[in-house]
Amino acid sequence: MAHDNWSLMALLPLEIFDLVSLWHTYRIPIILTTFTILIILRTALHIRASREKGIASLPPSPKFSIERKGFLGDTKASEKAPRRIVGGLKKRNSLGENATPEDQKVQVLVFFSSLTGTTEKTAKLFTEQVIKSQADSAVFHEAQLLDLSYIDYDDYFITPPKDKSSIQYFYIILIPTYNIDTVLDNFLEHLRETHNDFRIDTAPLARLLGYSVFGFGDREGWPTEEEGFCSQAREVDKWMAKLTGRKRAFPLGMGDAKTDALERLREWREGVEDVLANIAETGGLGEGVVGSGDAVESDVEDEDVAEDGGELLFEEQTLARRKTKAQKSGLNDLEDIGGTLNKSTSMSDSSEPLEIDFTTYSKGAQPPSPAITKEMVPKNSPTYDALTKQGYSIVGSHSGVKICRWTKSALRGRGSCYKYSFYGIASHQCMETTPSLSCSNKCVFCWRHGTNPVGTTWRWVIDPPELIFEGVKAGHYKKIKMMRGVPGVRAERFAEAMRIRHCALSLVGEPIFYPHINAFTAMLHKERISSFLVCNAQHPDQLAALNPVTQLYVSIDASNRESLRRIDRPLHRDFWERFQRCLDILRERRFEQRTVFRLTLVKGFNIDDEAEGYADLVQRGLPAFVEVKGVTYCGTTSSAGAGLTMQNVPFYEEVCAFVEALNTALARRGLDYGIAAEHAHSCCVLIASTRFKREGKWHTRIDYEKFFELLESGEKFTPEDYTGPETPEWATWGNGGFDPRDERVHRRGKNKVALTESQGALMKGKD
Ligand SMILES: Cc1cc2nc3c(=O)[nH]c(=O)nc-3n(C[C@H](O)[C@H](O)[C@H](O)COP(=O)(O)O)c2cc1C
Ligand code: SF4
Repeated sequence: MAHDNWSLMALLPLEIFDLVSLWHTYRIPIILTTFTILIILRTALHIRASREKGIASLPPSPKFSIERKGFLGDTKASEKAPRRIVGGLKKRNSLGENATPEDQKVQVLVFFSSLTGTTEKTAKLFTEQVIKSQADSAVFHEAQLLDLSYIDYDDYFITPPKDKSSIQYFYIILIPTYNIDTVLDNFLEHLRETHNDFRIDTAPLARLLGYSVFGFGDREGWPTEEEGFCSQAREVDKWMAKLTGRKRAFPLGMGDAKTDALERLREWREGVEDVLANIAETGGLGEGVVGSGDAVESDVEDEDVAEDGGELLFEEQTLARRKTKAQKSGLNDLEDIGGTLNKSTSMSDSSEPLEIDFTTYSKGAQPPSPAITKEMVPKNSPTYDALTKQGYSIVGSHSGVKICRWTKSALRGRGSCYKYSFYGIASHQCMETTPSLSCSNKCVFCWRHGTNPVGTTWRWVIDPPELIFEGVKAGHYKKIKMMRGVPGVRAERFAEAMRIRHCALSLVGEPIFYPHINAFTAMLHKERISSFLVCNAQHPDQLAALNPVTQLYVSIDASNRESLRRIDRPLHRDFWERFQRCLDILRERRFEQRTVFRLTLVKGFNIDDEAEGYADLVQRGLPAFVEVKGVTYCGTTSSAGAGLTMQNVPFYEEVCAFVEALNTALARRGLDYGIAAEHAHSCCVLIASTRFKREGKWHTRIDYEKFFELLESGEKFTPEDYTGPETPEWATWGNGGFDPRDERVHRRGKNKVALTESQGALMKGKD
């Protein structure tokens, strides 16, 4: 065979022979080089072709070609990849991870449905107004109006439109409700199916910037939500929350087409426009809405939130249940920290100012000097961390603000706290704050100790009242804004909540511990914010020096010395004397302002056989009102350490029985009191002096405007002068006290009457 090859080569011309031998020598490098050149050529041609294709699809406008620069890569990727519908709950900047608002544009789409034309007409006007308001912004494309009867739902409600651009969409949905078969049923069915379709992500619309829904209904035919008012708008809102991964940018609005729809729509539009302006400015929805900011809102007492068909509200529940590291590691009381600091400083620096026991400075004396430099709650302290994790906003170095569960409940149309039933305070317009996070008791039922500072003396930096006032308002409004995306928040209540009308100085701590408390309450009153101040009956001098507030409370946690020591665990050795002096002061001042005894009942501690003792205290202090409330249980290690369990939480029936016994004991002493009102929902009953009974009817409510007028007049006045209208029938004793206009929500699996907030969520609550 080898011989045959050689004879064949001998027949070939010389050049060919050279070539063949060259090939044999260099064939491997030649093959490799050719192959590499071919690959480079092919890649270059491919890139060129796809670039030409991309440019051909752009509109001619040079402006547009700049705006759409970023999406070319996306197009390629999406063309190559198999079609996949994605969503998810990833947090990202709403205008894209790396994009600035200038790179991308926002398209507002206004969807509507209308059978008899009302919604259509209104939607047209609405869209024009939105267009007008965005005319000067470079961020927005002109808003478009789309009729749900004519669009293909698949184009908009499986994923946001795919027009190969970098446009970000914001959906506005305006719809009526019909309890007969209409196109709206198809729409709702589509939303439901999309969410439940196992082939599609449960939140395929998560790429939307946000959405908001407004419903038109008819209160004449469907007076309440339970009876179907705007039921389909509520359904759409709920499904959109699921499909977008909770991107409700503004609360659901609702209006009665025959009466207030236009007014409600105007308010709602203003809110939505604010959100859109925020998007233009920051590229995001702001805090509180998933997809943008965080709603860091923790609240151990807030347990009623995981409702709405399983739609979670905040991460707060998780946060709340997570015990803070500080708590776990047995955080020191500030008293102890202060003690340690003082010991060390007294050894090292004799120029350190001495502690001032402000609680004993005499009337008219100057408050302690602000030269003391320690902060009560420094930013880097475990106390600060613990309090902020519990949902407090710390203002300055010793004040706090927090929104309570009732404020959240009222925003969602689910009822205000008992102060609405008794005194007419709307919880969504109430700010709960304290200018002193420090307290001089360690009450067994205080749900905050272990995290809040305690002390008998003020030895910290004193923040000016202006700083506290502005800070707590800002903190409160910020927390309210964070509720914007929460299911069920009512647009009109949200709008109302942006005006604080009441201040409960009753959070953790002792408000009159703050040396400038009078200046602080004066600021509240100047802005026509009424004030309820709760103190712990341990600071008689401060109580005597306190200027009138709208309603002045003292906590009466026990009826005798031993019981008070066991429950309040006061730091003052002369606690009982201080307590009694406070009652005397309240008696003296009972014709200057409304005075209240707050009794918190703890089973096994201060109920049994104590009605007579409490009656004696009432006889001594002669308060205008006695509020009796069952303790609420927080389940913290500290309350457990104090020997408290759920067994210490009285049933509402037990609270009622106690109130009746106390009422009888008061009558036996010839005192003119009676059981006026109740709020079974928060396990609270009100005994009132007959000074507040007129023509046989209780008048426990307050005329707030009159209170401010009287205060501004500079004249002397009495509580009777600002007594408000009659207590509503539903709030009076025997009628439960739940506002019939609100929706009553019971927690799953809980008994309606016996299990009140006191047992479900729970806390002591100065409130
Ligand atoms: C047959 C019928 C059923 C209705 N059902 C409800 C209802 O269940 N709940 C509600 O709040 N309004 C209901 N309405 C009131 C309409 O939602 C309201 O009039 C709305 O403004 C109509 O809008 P449109 O003119 O755009 O169709 C109903 C009206 C009609 C005529
Ligand atoms: S009074 Fe207290 S419980 Fe009621 S809304 Fe205000 S802070 Fe909340």
